[in-house]
Amino acid sequence: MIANTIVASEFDLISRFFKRPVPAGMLGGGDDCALFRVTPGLELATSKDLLLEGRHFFSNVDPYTLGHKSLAVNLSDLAAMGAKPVACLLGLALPSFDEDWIARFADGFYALADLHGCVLIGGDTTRSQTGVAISVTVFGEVDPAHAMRRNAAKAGDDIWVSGVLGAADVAYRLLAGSLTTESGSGQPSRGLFALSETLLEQTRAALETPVPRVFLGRRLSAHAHAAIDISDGLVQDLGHILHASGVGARIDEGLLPVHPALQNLSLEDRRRAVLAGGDVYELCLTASVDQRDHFERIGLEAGVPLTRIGQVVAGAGLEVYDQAGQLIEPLPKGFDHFRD
Ligand SMILES: Nc1ncnc2c1ncn2[C@@H]1O[C@H](COP(=O)(O)OP(=O)(O)OP(=O)(O)O)[C@@H](O)[C@H]1O
Ligand SMILES: Cc1ncc(C[n+]2csc(CCOP(=O)(O)O)c2C)c(N)n1
Ligand SMILES: [Mg+2]
Repeated sequence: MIANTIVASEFDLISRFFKRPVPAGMLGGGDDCALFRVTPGLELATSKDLLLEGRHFFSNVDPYTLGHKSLAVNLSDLAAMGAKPVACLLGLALPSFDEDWIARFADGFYALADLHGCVLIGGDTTRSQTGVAISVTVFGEVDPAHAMRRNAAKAGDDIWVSGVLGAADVAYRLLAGSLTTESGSGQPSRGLFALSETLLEQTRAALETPVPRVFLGRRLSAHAHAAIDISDGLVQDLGHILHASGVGARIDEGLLPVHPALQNLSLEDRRRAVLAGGDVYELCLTASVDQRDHFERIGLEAGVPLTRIGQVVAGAGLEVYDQAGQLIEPLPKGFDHFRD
């Protein structure tokens, strides 16, 4: 919860923190609508994600990282479509007004927006009766021939994942107190606290400042069939591709790129974090086998590991095999707002 500091008005707040100049040719905040042009021949890609205090972030989160993450999770949706960010809208509901908090939030938001040329062109600001609520809408441009739709996976495709998996879930569970390293490497109990602290240090950035794979998504869009960003966990999000495409898949647990900090966790904790952990914002893509060289080259150019984790198959459903070749059953479930 943020501290109460008196400022002049809602309009003062907006003009002080959210009215940085916009490029020529765009109309930013200050009128009834913002205006911007879309490149002829390209399609507008748009997406919205909400972030709520207590549900998406802890009340004491660093506001700079919250500003970053509010935009990052939305840019990640553009990345998963292969779209180039153009502009965004920011909806903010704040229970009270803390100038330092808002200034840091705005700095985190604008830093990532500037990095991706995603211009903040407007939004809405209200007082909240409960916690902080943030709603970001992004607009991007994409060549319709290359937009990576969820329904485009084909039997025989490779399944690829960017980056490494599992860290955000571990950080969240450590902060929430639902993961202790007692289930980990069997260190003497005196060392347990220090072990958790180290694990949190190693995994926290993945939770609080995820890197949207915008460049990677744009570069891979000419080579991939389907893509999704992993917000609710690999099994669940890959499941959306499979369902939409009318296909099945098999993946090998041993091929999954696991965040190195997770090596001392129990198999159960690691498996849950990697297969079902949410808040990941890496891309899961499918592409035909003849695209492997392109994926490897683009991964190197982007400086992001791209790992082949399995194959799309005819039929339905996802099968995951462990290192011994045994089917993992039941699979851990991903994040669901009305279940978790
Ligand atoms: N309230 C709503 N009204 C209309 N469409 C919605 C609504 N909520 C979600 N959708 C649509 O349903 C689809 C799935 O939404 P979902 O939020 O699960 O996807 P996502 O944003 O990719 O995932 P995540 O929110 O976990 O990042 C999206 O196309 C989204 O636009
Ligand atoms: C305080 C707190 N509680 C829970 C979580 C975990 N979490 C929240 S939403 C989500 C999936 C993506 O959300 P959405 O589907 O709304 O885009 C996950 C994994 C968190 N990060 N912080
Ligand atoms: Mg969403």
